[in-house]
Amino acid sequence: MQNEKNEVIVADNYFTGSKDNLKKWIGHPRFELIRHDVTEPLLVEVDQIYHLACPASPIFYKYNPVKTIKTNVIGTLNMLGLAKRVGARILLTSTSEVYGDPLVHPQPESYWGNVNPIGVRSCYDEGKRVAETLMFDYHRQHGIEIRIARIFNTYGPRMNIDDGRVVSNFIAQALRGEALTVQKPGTQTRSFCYVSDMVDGLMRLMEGDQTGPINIGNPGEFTMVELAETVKELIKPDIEIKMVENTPDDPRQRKPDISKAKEVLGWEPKVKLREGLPLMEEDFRLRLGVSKK
Ligand SMILES: O=C(O)[C@H]1O[C@H](OP(=O)(O)OP(=O)(O)OC[C@H]2O[C@@H](n3ccc(=O)[nH]c3=O)[C@H](O)[C@@H]2O)[C@H](O)[C@@H](O)[C@@H]1O
Repeated sequence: MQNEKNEVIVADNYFTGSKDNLKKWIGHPRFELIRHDVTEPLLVEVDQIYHLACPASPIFYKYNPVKTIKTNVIGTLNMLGLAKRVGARILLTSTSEVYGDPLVHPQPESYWGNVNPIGVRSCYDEGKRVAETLMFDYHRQHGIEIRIARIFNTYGPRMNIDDGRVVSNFIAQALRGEALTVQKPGTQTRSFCYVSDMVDGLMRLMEGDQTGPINIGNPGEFTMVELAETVKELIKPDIEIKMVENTPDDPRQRKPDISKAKEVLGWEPKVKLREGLPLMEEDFRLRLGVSKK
């Protein structure tokens, strides 16, 4: 936005987002912020829609599953209706969760997944799956220009400190001097993508000519015990690591196959976990008021 002549309208219901993250832009002549819930129709004139709405932390979506599935179904229908009315291109941020507890590893886009349709995570994973279906139905039936990104676990500065996802939990716990809570068995894996890499991938997808779905994530794969050990070593070597109970349907492994993103978007992540964690630590220190000794 800084270098181009684009105007940006952000619509947020603040269910999980915060105005603080937009402070820098509020008052800018080409920026507009609207308090709006996408489960209601939105009447604006735009050329591109980044449909990012939905609680993404398991803690938040399990807290309000009905709101979550409404956002994925009604919210996506509303955004597609908007795209159809004004002829805009629309990008959906889908998720690695569409692969469920994957039986194929790493996961290519061609894998259809192993998902529980009636579990506690279903509002999110089945919700995003139906959102993908709606995107393709509008594309085939109405010729809407669609883009679908499947995002793999993303982290970075300005995340909600109490978001509940693993990277923010471990960093906040280390800074507060609390034990790092590794959910059992601790051998489950995730692949963590730094936020600036993610934004670069999403913008390339929007500007390119591929509908997707395309995996956008960092293939560097870690067990949760390895992640805890890394945070401990980088932030507080004397902190305790505590094993705690897990929640149902936690995927045992997850790693993106990013061959398609490399080939069609010319994209691959640049920031390694050990480089990204300190950048997030710095931001969390400021917000928690914990200085580095
Ligand atoms: O980004 C993704 O690909 C998707 O994954 C997330 O789900 P999940 O990977 O389970 O996110 P976390 O809550 O961060 O959990 C990751 C792993 O860390 C573990 N964990 C979590 C929190 C904690 O304090 N300790 C801990 O060991 C969990 O058991 C899980 O195995 C969310 O569903 C979505 O944000 C997202 O679409």
